[in-house]
Amino acid sequence: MPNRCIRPGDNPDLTKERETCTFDTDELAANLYGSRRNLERRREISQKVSADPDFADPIPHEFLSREKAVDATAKKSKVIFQKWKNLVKPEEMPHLVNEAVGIQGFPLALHHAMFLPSLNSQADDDLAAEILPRAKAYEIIGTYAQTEMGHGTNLRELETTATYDKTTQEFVINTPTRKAMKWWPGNLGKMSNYAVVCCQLIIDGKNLGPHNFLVQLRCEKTHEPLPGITVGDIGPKIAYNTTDNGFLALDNVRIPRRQMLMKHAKVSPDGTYTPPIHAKLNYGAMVHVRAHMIYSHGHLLARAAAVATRYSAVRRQGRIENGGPEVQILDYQTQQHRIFPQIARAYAILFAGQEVRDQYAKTLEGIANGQADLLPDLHALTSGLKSVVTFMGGLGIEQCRMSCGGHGYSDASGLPKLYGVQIGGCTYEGENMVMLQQTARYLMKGVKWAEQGKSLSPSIAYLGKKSGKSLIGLKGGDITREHEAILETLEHTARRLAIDASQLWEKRIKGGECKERAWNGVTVEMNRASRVYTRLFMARSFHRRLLSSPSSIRSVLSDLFSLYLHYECVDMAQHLLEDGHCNGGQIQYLKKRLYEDLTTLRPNAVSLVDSFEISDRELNSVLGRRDGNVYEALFQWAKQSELNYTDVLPAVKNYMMPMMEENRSKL
Ligand SMILES: CCCCCCCC/C=C\CCCCCCCCCCCCCCCC(=O)SCCNC(=O)CCNC(=O)[C@H](O)C(C)(C)COP(=O)(O)OP(=O)(O)OC[C@H]1O[C@@H](n2cnc3c(N)ncnc32)[C@H](O)[C@@H]1OP(=O)(O)O
Ligand SMILES: Cc1cc2nc3c(=O)[nH]c(=O)nc-3n(C[C@H](O)[C@H](O)[C@H](O)COP(=O)(O)OP(=O)(O)OC[C@H]3O[C@@H](n4cnc5c(N)ncnc54)[C@H](O)[C@@H]3O)c2cc1C
Repeated sequence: MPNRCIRPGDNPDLTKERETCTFDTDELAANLYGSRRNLERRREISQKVSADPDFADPIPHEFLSREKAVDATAKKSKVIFQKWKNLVKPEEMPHLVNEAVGIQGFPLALHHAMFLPSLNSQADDDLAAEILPRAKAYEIIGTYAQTEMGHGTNLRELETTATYDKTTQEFVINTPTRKAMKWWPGNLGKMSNYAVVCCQLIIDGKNLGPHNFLVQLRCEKTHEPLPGITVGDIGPKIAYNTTDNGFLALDNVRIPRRQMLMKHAKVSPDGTYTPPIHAKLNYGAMVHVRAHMIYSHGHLLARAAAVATRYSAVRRQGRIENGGPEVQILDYQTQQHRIFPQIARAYAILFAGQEVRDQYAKTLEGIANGQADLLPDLHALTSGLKSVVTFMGGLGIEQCRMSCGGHGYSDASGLPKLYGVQIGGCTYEGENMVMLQQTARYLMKGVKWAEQGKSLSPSIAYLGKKSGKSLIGLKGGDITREHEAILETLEHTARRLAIDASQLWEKRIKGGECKERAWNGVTVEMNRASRVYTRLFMARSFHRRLLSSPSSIRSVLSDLFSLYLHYECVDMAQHLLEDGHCNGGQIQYLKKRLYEDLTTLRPNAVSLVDSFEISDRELNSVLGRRDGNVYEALFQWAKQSELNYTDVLPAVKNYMMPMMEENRSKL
């Protein structure tokens, strides 16, 4: 079957891998990206970016100081948002950005990810008409400033205030304490001249909770901070170092009333407050990012899996049989067990990410028509997915990194940077432990609705079903029936964990604790239930994709799905066994099937990651390059280290040489 990646001059081990492919890699890639046309556009953009001298990197970013890297990123961003702006559709923009500037952020990241979405969904018509065209034309750059030094999770306790002054019809925005400074917002430090700032709304001394306000931070001509505004960069981080995450203090800064984002909640000139149709519509920008980050985090894991798989196919180390040749490290079962589940999980996350983006679009449509009834389901799902996917992705990337041995520790592999970017997602958009509890709240309601026989939305419909006996291992050789048996077992487990958590909670309440304290006593179990609910959704979403896939890729997707299910079940064996739904023999059966899956997938491993269709430039990894010629490339990469600009470093000349000389003269 065709693997379209084969080219003359490639590493022969990689070519051999590609020759054993049993499916058409382009078919799978087209399915992943939605259509042949989308795949072609993806390639076109990659090629054009590579050919554009404005995007050329004289030195890899890894060797640049932070300031120089920020400079290079800003320069490229200007090219994207001026020269390229009309050459790509909005949905192609993330790919263009990833190709051209990479994954560590750029000056307009928050402008796109949060500033525009908050204005779009929360500004009233007047404000939107005034500001949106300017923001969309990049006449101004904005960000989303919510988190403070002292509070990120608990939004109700944010300290920044917006106090309404009826006499002037203005809000007075103020940072009352040091820890009330906004701290962390991306692109706040140096790039943005506007921000949507989240403040406690105060009218006539009454606190009406967090609301969003448009605030100008810097002069549009000089870019100097405006009077009353203290703003800057918070310093280097694990990753995202081309992003200027910032701090901001506002000293009684006055803004006109109409700069409150008033599509949903409103304040009239006389100070009358009208609440929104759903209390949390002000949190919409967060839901937007959570709904989109699932897919982008799936892509990060896909990259790591591509690097580890390709490198493991070209790296030879050790022998499996005495006297045999040195083997490709991909032939070790432990290596396969480390890497192949990451390939399967990356596909699973990408599929789930696409489904949740569609669900988000439907929910937005409803809200635009005055209906917020889809929001609770979306909020529960995005909170769960955000948490599970970022954690799973972080672990997966780290497995991929370690599977590359010493070279995985080098920035040349691209893996440390991927890990740093991915792991940030566990914290931003709501710390994972906290967001899982949001999902659990919804599950607890679902358990009650199911008891009362009420109708349940699709993502929690399983709560209303009855469990039978687990049929894992009892369905003969029919793979379709085996998939169904496993999905039913996962449904049972998700249901059982939610009901158990609900009962534990009730028991503590009956024992005399208030609801909230009782909740804190069962949150580990609550979060467990949320994770399994989410993992069930991911498995179902993968299954839906398998069932709707064309016959040309059905077989390889089915193999991948089998591995996915077997791996997830073995990973969650404790939950399957705990109530006796499965027995030890069934877990042994799942493990046996998993080891068989590793062997089945082995010939297609390289081709499966080729179908992620990530260009060399985007992958930015010496180890993961498509042609597999890693050793020469490693040397060429290392030669660019600034420590190699001279043979004798000043540090050696000034300190080490005199020290050695002094020590020698003492003898
Ligand atoms: C860099 C690449 C991008 C490329 C872009 C290129 C061009 C772009 C083109 C398109 C762009 C598409 C976007 C791409 C994005 C992907 C990549 C992202 C890049 C990185 C960006 C990084 C951004 C990071 C930003 C931030 O971190 S912003 C700050 C986030 N902060 C938080 O998340 C705080 C978490 N805390 C909370 O949310 C709340 O405090 C809480 C925990 C929910 C509790 O709130 P509260 O106390 O008020 O409520 P509760 O009492 O707990 O609940 C009451 C009921 O309300 C329900 N609820 C709560 N929240 C919501 C909600 N959001 N929606 C709906 N309902 C909600 C809750 O369930 C309760 O319901 P009940 O029925 O049980 O009562
Ligand atoms: C890379 C990055 C980019 C960011 N970008 C932005 C941005 O653009 N705009 C913005 O406004 N913010 C941004 N943030 C801030 C981010 O949203 C917050 O850091 C995040 O919401 C967590 O809040 P916190 O830092 O206050 O953590 P804390 O809430 O202090 O969490 C610390 C610990 O306490 C635990 N904890 C807290 N509350 C509970 C609870 N109720 N139950 C159980 N455990 C709890 C947490 O789980 C965690 O382990 C960014 C952060 C990062 C790392």
